[in-house]
Amino acid sequence: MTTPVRDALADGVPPLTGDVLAIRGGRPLRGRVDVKGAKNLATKAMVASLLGETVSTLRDVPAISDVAVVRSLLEVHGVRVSDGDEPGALVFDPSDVESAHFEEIDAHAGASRIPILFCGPLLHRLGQAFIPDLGGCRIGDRPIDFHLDALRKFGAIVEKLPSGIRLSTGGARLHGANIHLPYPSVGATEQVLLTAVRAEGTTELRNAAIEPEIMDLIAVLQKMGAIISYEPNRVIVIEGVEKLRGYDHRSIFDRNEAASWASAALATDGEIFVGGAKQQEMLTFLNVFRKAGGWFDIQEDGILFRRDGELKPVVVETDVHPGFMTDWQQPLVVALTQANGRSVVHETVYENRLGFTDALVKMGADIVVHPRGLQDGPRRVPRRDLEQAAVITGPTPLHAADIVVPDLRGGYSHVIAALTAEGESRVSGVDILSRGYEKFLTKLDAVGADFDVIR
Ligand SMILES: CC(=O)N[C@H]1[C@@H](OP(=O)(O)OP(=O)(O)OC[C@H]2O[C@@H](n3ccc(=O)[nH]c3=O)[C@H](O)[C@@H]2O)O[C@H](CO)[C@@H](O)[C@@H]1O
Ligand SMILES: C=C(OP(=O)(O)O)C(=O)O
Repeated sequence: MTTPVRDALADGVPPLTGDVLAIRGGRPLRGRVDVKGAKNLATKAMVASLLGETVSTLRDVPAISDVAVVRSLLEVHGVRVSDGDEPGALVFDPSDVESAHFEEIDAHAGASRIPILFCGPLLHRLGQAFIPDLGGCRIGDRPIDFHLDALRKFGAIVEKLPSGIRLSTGGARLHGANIHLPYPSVGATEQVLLTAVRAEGTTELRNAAIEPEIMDLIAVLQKMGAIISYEPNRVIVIEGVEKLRGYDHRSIFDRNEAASWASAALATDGEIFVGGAKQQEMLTFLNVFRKAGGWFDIQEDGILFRRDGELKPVVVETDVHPGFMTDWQQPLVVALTQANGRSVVHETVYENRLGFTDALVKMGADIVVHPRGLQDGPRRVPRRDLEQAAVITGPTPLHAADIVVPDLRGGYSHVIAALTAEGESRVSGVDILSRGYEKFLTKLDAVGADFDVIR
């Protein structure tokens, strides 16, 4: 059954499991979309509320499924979650955490990556934690060894179960630690922050990730009473305190969503104003966007994106902040299929994040993936063992195809490819997009995309 778009969009209905988008492409996307709080901050700030003795308020929380998963996990642990005093605000009351029963936790297995960040807060509050198997995008192995090594250094006892992990403090308070991460992992840095703030003594974290979302989490924790200093060369020092209070915080905007819509404007030769996007957190993206033939205008309340003539090839290396973020590359690759010449995207963060290009090739793109990366040429980022490279030769007209969404950003890029292609494509598995794109169908409609939802 084909549901008329307007009906399907009432209240920004997210795509449901089994929904297929019938997309008629070949026309520019034009209009305005607004981005709210970042998926990669909001979910972590929600976990931080567990550390406080009093109520926390988080503002600009995006209505995405990862937020729903974390909300449900907090509720399982006894946190009362309610609407705040403005749209998009959520209030977290952790006063009943100690008396909660969390037998239903297994039901949350495989839903998101955030459960691993419950370890420190739960160990501080309850002396024990059970963490179900993690979900998130399947873009490589995604081990959690840095997390578990760090937790052991704080004094936690870690037991791996056939599914999930059990942790305990063995009755003692967790203590500060000296931790050097083998790689500046975002999640492991957050793990250390969320654990060290209430550990006894000082923690020194070296080779920390310094993404803007991590800085925003540090701001949240400081509001709660934590003492955290950020020093040169990726060093973060945390002086543990006994108690923390709740916070009132407005989330940093979602720069990954903003970059996705910017690439959509580039790929379809359209013009999209992204309300809520800010320049500082997107400097690296904006440089690449401009080099690829994009034009942007930074305004008070957002950024306007469009093409500036012919698209040009670029060489991009994904990296940790302040490098070009890995979550930005997939939508950009779609635009690069329309650039005049040969682009190279080196994926250095994950070992399997170019699988989405298979569908683009099916649609007519000329993309060759080198699973072990390219050896030649001077590189800004040192090669990692897990590097892959995609060589994209354009411009190639894209044609319609039936495609299945593999993951969050790969899925977004498939939708954009279908909107760039001539003819009607069928894109299935689009419910994954609800993990990170709020009101996705409503926004597609707002920029003039021609599609139907088949439910
Ligand atoms: C919810 C969230 O915030 N997700 C973001 C977070 O993911 P996430 O926090 O999972 O990403 P990490 O920065 O931890 O991962 C980076 C690399 O480190 C490796 N690694 C990580 C932990 C570990 O214990 N062992 C290990 O080997 C990973 O396999 C990967 O190759 O940062 C990524 C990198 O900016 C983004 O793509 C994700 O959107
Ligand atoms: C990889 C991503 O998310 P997660 O870490 O939640 O899977 C992403 O947002 O692109």
